[in-house]
Parts: sequence; structure tokens; C-alpha cells
Amino acid sequence: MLSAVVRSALTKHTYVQSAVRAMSSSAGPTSPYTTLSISQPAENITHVELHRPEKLNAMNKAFWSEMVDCFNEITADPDCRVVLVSAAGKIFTAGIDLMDIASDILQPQGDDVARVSWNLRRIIAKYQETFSVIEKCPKPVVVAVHGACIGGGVDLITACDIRLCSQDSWFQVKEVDIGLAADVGTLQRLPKVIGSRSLVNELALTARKMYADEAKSSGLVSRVFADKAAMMTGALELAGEIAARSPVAVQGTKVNLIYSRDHSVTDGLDYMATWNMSMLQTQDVMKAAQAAMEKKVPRTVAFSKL
Ligand SMILES: CCC/C=C/C=C/C(=O)SCCNC(=O)CCNC(=O)[C@H](O)C(C)(C)COP(=O)(O)OP(=O)(O)OC[C@H]1O[C@@H](n2cnc3c(N)ncnc32)[C@H](O)[C@@H]1OP(=O)(O)O
Repeated sequence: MLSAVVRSALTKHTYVQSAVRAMSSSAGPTSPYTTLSISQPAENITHVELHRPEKLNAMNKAFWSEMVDCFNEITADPDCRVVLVSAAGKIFTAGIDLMDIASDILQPQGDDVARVSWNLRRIIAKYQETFSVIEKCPKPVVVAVHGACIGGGVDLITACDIRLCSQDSWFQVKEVDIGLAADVGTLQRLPKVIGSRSLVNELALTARKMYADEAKSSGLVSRVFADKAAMMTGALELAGEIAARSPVAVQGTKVNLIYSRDHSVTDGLDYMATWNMSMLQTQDVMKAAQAAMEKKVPRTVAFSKL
């Protein structure tokens, strides 16, 4: 019995190590993207790496649309059960590309105030979709942050399902420092992530940096790792645990957790009953229950693609 446990642990360790090696071999953006590198470090796991390290992964125009295309593809990909987001280079992201925002945001087009405003509204909604698409994706998204996570970076991570960081991380709701109220998700999602409304207000109104330990104690991240390498290993292990489980169960869990966050308990239960009246008919329940009875780990069960 003990040797089986040791064998299982060793297999898992080898699997994670080779997956970590596969991730760190990313040479640059993956076609057709210019700011993202996409890889599959292990079965059923998609790794999305922000990849514009020379500009500290500042979010240029290409990034804002590539994220939407990328996550729409992931949503439709039956081989993907979980997504891991991380970043190449010195930091996670320096936020919106300050050299690139002028044309879209600072000089909106239109013949009069109504038309200019309408165009600007359309542009803001488009930018919002860049991160909402993460939340709309039914596959869980784990994000691993190292170094700075500034402005748009906080919008991005608050749309993810599980946040991890390394000890050198800091987070900054920077928008007030550049003269705008954050408008692509932080003000809507951060209060639902962090329990303390007062802390959210303080961070958003002063743009002060929040370091890793406070990010953990406030609930912004669930785990802090000593460095990026340890974090990526931990993130892959976590992603592997999710990918090993029934995609019907996992995706139903994500969708219903988000629905319940935005609705009353009564409405959430009602939605859940409607969801499971079809999803409970999956063969996955029988397969997983049988494996549990036989004391097998979820990784040994072959679930169909979803
Ligand atoms: C509808 C729109 C909704 C979206 C709103 C989003 C809002 C935001 O994101 S607000 C936050 C904006 N970001 C910032 O204010 C951060 C600006 N950057 C910095 O403060 C520093 O770069 C930083 C502290 C992150 C790192 O400093 P460090 O000394 O280590 O590096 P640098 O030499 O400054 O930067 C290296 C190269 O990266 C370029 N770069 C950095 N940040 C940005 C950016 N935000 N936009 C464009 N480019 C950026 C920097 O110019 C350097 O490039 P190069 O000179 O060619 O080497």
C-alpha cells in the first residue's frame, strides 16, 4: 500500500517537473498572437503567458483584442479543462500601454458630443470584454503573479478564479494616478474578492502598493510562493488536480459559483437545480463515484471530452 502511495507521488512529481520544463521553453508569442504565448504543458492544461517582456507586458492594442480571441478559442476547445495564466520577464504586467492609449481613449472620434461619447462607450465596453471573457470561459482560470501587477493587471487577475503569487509580488490599483476611475473590472470585482470594503476603497482611492503578504491576508491571493519557479510548479500541480476531475463537474462548479456571487441564495439554488437537471445525467457521476468506492485517485478515471 505504502509503495503504491510513493509510486503515485513520484509519478506526479515527474509529471509536474516535465510540465514546468515545457512551460519555461516558451520562445515568444505564438502565432497568430503578438503578445501571448500559448502552450500545453500537460494534458488538458492550457498555459497562456503574457509575452511582451521588453515592455513589461504593458497592455497594447493588440493585447486587448488577442485576449478575447484566445479565451474564445479556449472556451471552444474540448481538450482544455483548465487554464493557467502567467507572464514572461521581470514582472507580471505594467498595466495599460501608456504609449498606445492616446489614439483610442484620449482622442475618440465623432462629429459631436453624443457621437464622441457613444464611440467612447463602445471602446470602453470592448476593453471590458478583454477580462470579462476570462470569467465567461467555463474552464477554471488559475493566475500566477510575479513582481508587479499594476492597473489593468488587477482588472485581469480579479476576473480569474484562483490567484497565486510569489513573495516578490505587489499589486497596485493605479488608475487614479493616471486620472481615471478604473473601468474594466477592478471596481466591480475586487470588492467581491476582498472581504474588507474599507481596504478596497483605500487601495482604489490612493493607488498604494499592496505586497504579497497583505495580498494573502486580505484574500486577494490564496497562496504565496517563495519565488516564481516554486509558484509555477505549485500552479501546475493545482491545475493538474483540476484537470484530473470530471469536466462536467468542474465547469458546472465554476459557472454556478459565479452565478451565485451575483444573485441571491434562492436564485442561485434555482439556477443550480436547472443546471443539474441535465448535468446530473452525465456518465461522469457513475465513473467518479465508482473510482471513489475503489479508492482510486481522480487522475485514473477517463472522462470524455466536453
Ligand atoms: C479603457 C481603458 C481601461 C484600462 C485602464 C488601465 C489602466 C492602467 O493600467 S493604469 C497603470 C498604467 N501603468 C503605469 O502607470 C506603470 C508605468 N510603468 C512604471 O511605472 C515602471 O515602468 C515600472 C515601475 C512598472 C517598472 O520600472 P522599471 O524601471 O523597472 O522599468 P522601466 O525602465 O520603467 O520600463 C521598461 C520598459 O517598459 C516600458 N513600459 C513600462 N511600463 C509601461 C507602460 N505602462 N506602457 C508602455 N510602456 C511601458 C518602458 O517605457 C521601458 O521601455 P523602453 O524605454 O523602451 O526600454
